[in-house]
Amino acid sequence: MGILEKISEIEKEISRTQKNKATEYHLGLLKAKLAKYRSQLLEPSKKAGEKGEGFDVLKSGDARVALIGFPSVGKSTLLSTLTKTESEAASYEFTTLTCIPGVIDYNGANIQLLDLPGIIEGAAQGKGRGRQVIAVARTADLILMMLDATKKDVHRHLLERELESVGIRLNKKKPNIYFKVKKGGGISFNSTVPLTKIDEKLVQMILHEYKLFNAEVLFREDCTADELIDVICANRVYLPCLYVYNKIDQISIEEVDRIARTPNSVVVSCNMKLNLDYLLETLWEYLSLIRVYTKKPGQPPDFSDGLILRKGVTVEHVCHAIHRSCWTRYHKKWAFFLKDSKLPIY
Ligand SMILES: Nc1nc2c(ncn2[C@@H]2O[C@H](COP(=O)(O)OP(=O)(O)OP(=O)(O)O)[C@@H](O)[C@H]2O)c(=O)[nH]1
Ligand SMILES: [K+]
Ligand SMILES: [Mg+2]
Repeated sequence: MGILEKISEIEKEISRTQKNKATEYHLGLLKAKLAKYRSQLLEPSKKAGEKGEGFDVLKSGDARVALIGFPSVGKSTLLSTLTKTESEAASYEFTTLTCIPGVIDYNGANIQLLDLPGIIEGAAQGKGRGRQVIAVARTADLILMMLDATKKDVHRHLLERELESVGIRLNKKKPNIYFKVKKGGGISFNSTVPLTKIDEKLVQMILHEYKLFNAEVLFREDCTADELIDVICANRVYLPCLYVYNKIDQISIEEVDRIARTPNSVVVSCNMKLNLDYLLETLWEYLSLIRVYTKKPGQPPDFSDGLILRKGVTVEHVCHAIHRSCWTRYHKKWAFFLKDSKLPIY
């Protein structure tokens, strides 16, 4: 039996199995098996042509944003609107076939925006250029999931499932589980909080499924079996995702209002250039970028130039950024502060 068949067998069994206390272990085990086969399926194949030309775009600028969406939702139109790069837009599907980078210049930051081919159901299994697109998505700091506001939300759910199935977790934080494989000593299992969704026996079963017999596991929050599997698999990425509903020029005001109120969503019209300023503002916020200004002792801060950094930066990050970009332009004795908070970072 091929891996795809095995996966579909397990999926069928999971959907057949009623979810209750008695089936908890059985389901946990099935999920672990499923995750294992899925990662086997996605292991880079050695076959030529799999990598795909036109996708090896170098990371540049302060952050990378990937445009993910079904064909013809307006991804290329957005790239051509927000950046100086032109990406062909047309009414037929799969107009874009490669990764096309553009640069958004915002708040003094250079944000790399990547236009990508449309993806459809089955992308993770390699339909269209799905695999290459997903590989690029994994390298992004933010996913812009573009959706056609005139269509129902099925597209959104399909894409979420595609990304989920390849280990991309959207708008979720990494489960707080300490996990370490050991050479011996069996499995040591502990938790700092009461666990309501998993117990020691299920943890053991899942670890055994991965042929792990010596490991240290410490739950620091009330996680599920799926979250434990994510931690074991280690290849998961946790990315912020902003849902961009395009073509609002085609729907009623009431509908625009309803969509705009859903979490993590921005409504726009690329063709009519509606709400694009707000999109940029939100994008900046989701990337957690801040501008840090430099200041010499006894002198006012220099607002003409700044460093672009992530929120939560430490002095080390700042030194690193300076070192990379403009060490020589600064004195060794400098002071930093954030314009917004007026707080010194050190
Ligand atoms: N009504 C309307 N049409 C739009 C808007 N933005 C883009 N379009 C149209 O949607 C069609 C598809 O646009 P593209 O930018 O090629 O879409 P894409 O997502 O890049 O498509 P693929 O590269 O094929 O995946 C074009 O005919 C655009 O003119 C919009 O805001 N409103
Ligand atoms: K198109
Ligand atoms: Mg396109």
